[in-house]
Amino acid sequence: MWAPPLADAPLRIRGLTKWFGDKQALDELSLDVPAGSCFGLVGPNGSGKSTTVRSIVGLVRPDGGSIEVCGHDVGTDTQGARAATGVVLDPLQLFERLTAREFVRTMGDLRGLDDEVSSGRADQLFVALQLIDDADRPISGYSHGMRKKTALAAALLHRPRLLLLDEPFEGVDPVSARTMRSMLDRFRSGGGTVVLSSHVMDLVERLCDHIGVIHQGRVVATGTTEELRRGRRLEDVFIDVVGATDSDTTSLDWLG
Ligand SMILES: Nc1ncnc2c1ncn2[C@@H]1O[C@H](COP(=O)(O)OP(=O)(O)OP(=O)(O)O)[C@@H](O)[C@H]1O
Repeated sequence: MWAPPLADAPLRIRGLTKWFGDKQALDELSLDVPAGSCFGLVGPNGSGKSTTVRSIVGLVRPDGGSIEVCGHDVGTDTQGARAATGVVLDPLQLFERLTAREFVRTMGDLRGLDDEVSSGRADQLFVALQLIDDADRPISGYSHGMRKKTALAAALLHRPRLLLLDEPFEGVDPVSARTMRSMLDRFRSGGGTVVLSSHVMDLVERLCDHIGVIHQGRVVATGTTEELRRGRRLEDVFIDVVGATDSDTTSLDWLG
């Protein structure tokens, strides 16, 4: 689907194509994410969401197309694009033997942050995320939600302009989820943009002001949440857009 260029899009994707062997994961995918938005990326299993996110952060090398992050081409100005981006992947990629404090500071080092700035911000993030009491224990002993919070702290430390979150609230308790939402609001009020991929339609509907629906490696619908919903539930819009029908489960009568 052709997407008109936006004047100030912190994320601009054009004609992104990716094959894994004979499986096409992305099929000329184009997308513009408006500045300051919370953009929900939704789509059925295997539709290409993770491949898109991984292409944006340089973990997947696309076969064609282009990605610009805050004006930096991911293919030719990888460092510039990386500096502007923070990411929480699913599954998470953490160093299990490090403590959260060591991990987040290591990420700060890799981002070229001054030690003092890095440790001051890390402490503030740990306090806000209610992780401070466990920040000196190895990550290998953390619960899933604690790992998510550690990954979020590492993603925010260098104050990126674009934050990519794959299933950010999965496994996170309601109190921490509320804190995370208020952190995202604060991040956006400072000019940051969030792209959030999730299967939880109620959450996307509540948090995101813009949505892109990916199906079979293409963006099949995009717009503001209100434009797409037009008074309906996002879940119903999603099912319509991807043309899903309920699977026949009658052959599973042995389950009953
Ligand atoms: N490393 C890989 N090797 C082979 N095929 C892959 C690889 N990564 C993704 N794919 C395939 O590419 C397609 C898109 O996968 P992707 O993980 O991007 O989907 P997704 O929308 O994130 O799915 P989900 O919602 O289930 O996480 C799928 O058919 C998947 O099997």
